[in-house]
Amino acid sequence: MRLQEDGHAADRSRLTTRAIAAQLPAALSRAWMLSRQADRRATFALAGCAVACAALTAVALRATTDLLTALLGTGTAAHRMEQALPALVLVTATTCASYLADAGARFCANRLAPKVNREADLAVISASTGAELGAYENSAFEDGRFAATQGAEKMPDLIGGAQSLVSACAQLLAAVAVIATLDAILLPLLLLAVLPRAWGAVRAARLDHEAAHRNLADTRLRRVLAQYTTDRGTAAELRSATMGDFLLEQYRVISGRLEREKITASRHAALTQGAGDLLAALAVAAVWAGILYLTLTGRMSVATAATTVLVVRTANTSLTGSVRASARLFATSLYVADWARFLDSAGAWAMRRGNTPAPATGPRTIETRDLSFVYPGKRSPALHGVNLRIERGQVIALVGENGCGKTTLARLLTGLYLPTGGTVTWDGERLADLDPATLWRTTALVPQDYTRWPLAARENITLGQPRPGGDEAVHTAARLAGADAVLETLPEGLDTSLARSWWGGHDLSGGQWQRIAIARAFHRDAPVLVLDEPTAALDARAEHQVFSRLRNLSADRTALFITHRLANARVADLVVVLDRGTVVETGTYEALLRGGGLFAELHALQEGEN
Ligand SMILES: Nc1ncnc2c1ncn2[C@@H]1O[C@H](COP(=O)(O)OP(=O)(O)OP(=O)(O)O)[C@@H](O)[C@H]1O
Repeated sequence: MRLQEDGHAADRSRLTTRAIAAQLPAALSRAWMLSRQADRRATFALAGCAVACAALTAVALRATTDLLTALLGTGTAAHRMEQALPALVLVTATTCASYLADAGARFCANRLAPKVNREADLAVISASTGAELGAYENSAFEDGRFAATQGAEKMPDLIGGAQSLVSACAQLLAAVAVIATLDAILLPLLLLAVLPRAWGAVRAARLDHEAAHRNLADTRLRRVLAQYTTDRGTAAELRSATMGDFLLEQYRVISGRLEREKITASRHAALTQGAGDLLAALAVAAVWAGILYLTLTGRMSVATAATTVLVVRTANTSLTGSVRASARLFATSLYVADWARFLDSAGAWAMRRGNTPAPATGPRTIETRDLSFVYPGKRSPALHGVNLRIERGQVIALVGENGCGKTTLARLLTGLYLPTGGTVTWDGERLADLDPATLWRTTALVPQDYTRWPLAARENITLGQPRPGGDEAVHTAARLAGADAVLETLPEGLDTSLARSWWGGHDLSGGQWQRIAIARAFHRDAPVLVLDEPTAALDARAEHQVFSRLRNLSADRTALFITHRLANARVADLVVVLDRGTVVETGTYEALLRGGGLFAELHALQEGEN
C-alpha cells in the first residue's frame, strides 16, 4: 500500500532556502516565547549564562592574543613575562568564569528542555482538541499534526542549539575583531573560507528535512502498523486470521521505502556538504598563502605572523563552530517551523462558533432545513436535502442500510459537525451560533465506537464529571443501563481499574462494556440523548431493558437512537428512514409497516417474512 505524500511537501520543495530562512525568526521567537512560558526564570538565566559565557570567552581570546604578543615581543625574557602577566591573569580568570557560565547555561538548558517539550506538546494537543471535528477527516490536518509533534520533540534541541550559536558567534566576533587589528586583508579571506561550508551545511539540512516531509505519510503509516500489530485489541484477530506475516511484510516494505529515501537524501546531503567543505578547505589554503605572502613580502613580522596563525586557527574553529551551530539550528528550526505552521493552520480549523448559550434544559425543537453534508475530500454528499422537525419529549429512531448517513445525521443534529449546506437549529438558533461548550453539556452521546477509557469503573461512567449525588448517581445510571450487574462482578467495585493492559486492570466483555457506555449517557442526565447502535452487543433481555428505560426517561428530553434491529423502532414516536443520504420515509412504526415502503421491506427481511 502506498499513501499519498504530505500535501505540503511539494509546496515546501518549491520554496527557496532564503524564503525558508525568512520564516525562521518567527519560529525562533515563538520558541523563545514558549520557553518563557514554560519557565521564565530558567529562560532568562539560560540567556544570561549564554551571553556571559560568550562575552567571557571573547575577553579570554582577546587576552590570549595580548599574551602572545607580549611573549613574542622584544625585550628580555623577564621583561616579556612581566608584560604578559596581566594578560595571563585575565586569561585564567575569564576562562574559569566562562566554564562556570557554560555549566550554568547547560544546567538551565537541561532544566528547560522537558518543560519546553511539554508546553510545545500541549500547544499541539490544545490546537487539536479546539479544532472542529471535521478537521480529523482532513489528511493535511492529520499529517500536519504528526509533523508538529515531531517539531515539539525537537524543541529542546532548539534551546541547546541557540545556546551554542550565541557562544560560537561571540567567539567569532572576538576573533574577527582581533584579526582586523592584525591585518584587515585576512578578514574577507577568512569569511570566504567559511561561506561554502555554511552553504553546504544549510543545504544538507534542507535536503534532509524535505525527505522527512516527503515521507511523513509513510512514517505515520509505519507507526500505526506497528501499533496495530502489537496492540492487545487486535492481538486475537491478528492470530486467528494469521495476519502476522502479512503485517510484518507490510512493515518491511514501508521500512524499505523509508530507508531507500533516507539513504538517497543522506547521499545528496553528504555530497552537498562535502562540496561545501572542499571549497572551504581551498579557501583556508588561500588564507595560509595570504599569511605567507605578507610575511615573505615583509608586510608582516614573523612574530605577528606567528600570532596571526594562532588567531586565524582560533577564528577558523569558531567560525566553523558558528556555521555548524547555525546549520544545526536551521535544521531544528525547520521542524519547529512545522510545529508553528500547524498551530497557525489549526487556527483555520479552530471552532469559531457563536457564544449564545444553548438552552440549559435542552431545545424544545430541533429542526433541519435542506440539510446537506460533504466530508472533506469527498465529492458526493453523505447527506442531502434533509428536512426534519423533532420536538422535546419525542423518541426518534434513525434507521436505514449501512452507509445511508445515520451517524452523520446524528452528529449534525448535535453540532459535532456543522452542515456544509442548509441549517440545523435548536429553538430557531443555528448550531453554528451556539456556544459549543454549553451545547455539548446538554448532550449525552453514546457513539458507535465508544471508548474503553483506561480509567477506574467510576470514571468510566462519570467521565471525570461526578454529579452531586456522587456514587449514588453512578449506581442509579448503572441500574438504568443494566450495568449494575457488571459493577457487582468487579473486585473493587467502582474503584476497579478498567485499564486492562496495566497491572490490576480488569477486563470486561463487549456487552459489559456497552452497558458501561450506556450508563455514561444516563449518568450525564442531559436533555438531549443520542445513542448510536447502543444495543448492538447486548443480549435480548438487556436490550429490552435499555429501550424500555429510554422510553421512560424521555418525558422531558429529546432521545434519538440509531438501530439496525428494526423491531426496536417500536418504542419510538417517530421513525426516520434514510436511504443514500436522504430521508425517504418518516412516521410511526405501525404506519411505516402499513406503508409498504423501504422500512416495511427491510423489516420483513429481518423478520424472515419474505
Ligand atoms: N470520516 C468520513 N470521511 C469520509 N466519508 C465518510 C466518513 N464517515 C462516513 N463517510 C461516508 O458517509 C456516508 C454516511 O456514513 P455514515 O457513517 O453516516 O452511515 P451510517 O448510516 O451511520 O452507516 P452504518 O449503518 O454502517 O453505521 C457513507 O457513504 C460513508 O462512506
